[in-house]
Amino acid sequence: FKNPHYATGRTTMVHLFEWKWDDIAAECERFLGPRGFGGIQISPPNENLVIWSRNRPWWERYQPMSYRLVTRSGNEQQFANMVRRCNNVGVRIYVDAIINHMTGTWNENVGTGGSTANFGNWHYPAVPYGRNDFNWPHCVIQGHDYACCADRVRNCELSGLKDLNQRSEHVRTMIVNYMNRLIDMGVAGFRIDAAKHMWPSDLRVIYDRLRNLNTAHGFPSGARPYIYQEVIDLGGEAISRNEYTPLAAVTEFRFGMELSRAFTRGNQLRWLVNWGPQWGLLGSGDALTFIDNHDNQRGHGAGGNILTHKRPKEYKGAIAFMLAHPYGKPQLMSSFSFHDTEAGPPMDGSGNIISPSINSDNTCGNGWVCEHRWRQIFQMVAFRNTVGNTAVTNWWDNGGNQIAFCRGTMGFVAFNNENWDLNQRLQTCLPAGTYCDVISGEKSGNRCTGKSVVVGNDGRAQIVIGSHEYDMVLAIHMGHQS
Ligand SMILES: O=C(NCCCOc1c(-c2ccc(O)c(O)c2)oc2cc(O)cc(O)c2c1=O)[C@@H]1CCCN1C(=O)/C=C/c1ccc(O)c(O)c1
Ligand SMILES: [Ca+2]
Repeated sequence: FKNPHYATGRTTMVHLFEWKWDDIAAECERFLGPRGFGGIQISPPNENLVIWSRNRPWWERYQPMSYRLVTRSGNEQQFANMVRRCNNVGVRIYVDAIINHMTGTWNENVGTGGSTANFGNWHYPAVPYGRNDFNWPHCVIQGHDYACCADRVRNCELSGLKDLNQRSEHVRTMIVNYMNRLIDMGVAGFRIDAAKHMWPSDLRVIYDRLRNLNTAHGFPSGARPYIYQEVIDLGGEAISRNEYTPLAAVTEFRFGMELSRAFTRGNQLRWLVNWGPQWGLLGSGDALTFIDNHDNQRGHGAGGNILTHKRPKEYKGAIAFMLAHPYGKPQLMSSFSFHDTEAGPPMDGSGNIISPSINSDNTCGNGWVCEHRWRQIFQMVAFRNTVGNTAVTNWWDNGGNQIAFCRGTMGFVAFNNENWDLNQRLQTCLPAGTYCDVISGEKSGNRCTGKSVVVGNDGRAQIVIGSHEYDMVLAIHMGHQS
């Protein structure tokens, strides 16, 4: 369950948060496929509560009404079309699976995708679930439970959401049927939302009942789904992510917290020389890594002040390091703009999601940030694809906030987060030749639109990153020789 089954030579997934299925299919064909992205995490495709009273908050999609594939992102036919079109261009689909709970209790202005429910009676006829399918006696997780009481964190309600009993055979059957239907439609795996709130022993039973990936969508026979479990564990809680790593991969929240700190002015990049498990991070093969995600980019999630698109230079620096360093399996966040941390995606007067527009410079409009379309980010996806599993060698630093390293003989990257210029002759480990810096530009024809770097026969080159430049990174690799 720890292998994403990316198409050959691909390494990185992007979370297209709140995108519609038709728009994702188009983005696979026009951008993500050609640019070598490995996969997409999509928003929960199952029917959710429609919370008009809170003006359609983003978290309404984390309140399931049923496992019917009907949401604002599209219907079952559009979902199947998206999976087929993305797989056809080598881009995998990973589903955000909400299997810990159903909705909260609402009496004010709420709606659904067509199904009914009686929250007070724990009755969800569209699944169907009844009172016996939920944990009892009824209890709600309190703040101190996270530190003291692992059983309450699993068996009580998270934020008042009806807590399913995954020990029940009926509940297991409903969940497994839902996930197997998606596997048959060609998805490559799942994010397990709120995994910390479910017993590892129950999750193991559910995972083992999942079918192999569908070979008709290009997966090898016997391929098991890629499963990454959302376990927010920054230490100090009764529950440890180590309870979940024997089962499948785990979201490594410390990764984004530590890199955000390292790339925020005033800290020292040189400490990253031993980045990885020596920093208390999970083993590389167990870790789904990211800088920010849909929850903590809004501030109230785990990890304190996480870098986001709102601090572009530092964010791109941290993202570039994530993609340049071999540790973990990285995921990029792709967001919509927001001021209100509760706000859902851009929508029209009747609540339909507005599609991202694509500008002439290939950026997005209509309120969509599309971080994945920023040149400094998608070019580093190509860097990661090119350098493969080569090792970090020839680490150099200035004893402070300037670092550089090679990836085998395939790539070289340098960072300058000092407030003075980097201007050094450094070992790039690359064969002699002239390379385009993929951060400040790209190769067009036989010239570089940004910096070009001349590597001598000794592998060394003059590396210059001014402290006032637009970006703090320089990267060259074998995929980009001019
Ligand atoms: O103040 C809120 N929630 C209480 C604090 C955050 O707690 C939640 C956590 C949570 C937070 C930190 C933890 O250490 C932890 O174990 C769990 O996970 C969720 C997962 C869901 O599928 C649906 C939810 O409503 C939540 C949730 O409320 C607002 C209003 C309701 C939704 N929500 C939210 O803030 C929604 C947050 C949310 C939603 C989806 C997610 O995947 C997620 O990670 C967080
Ligand atoms: Ca639970």
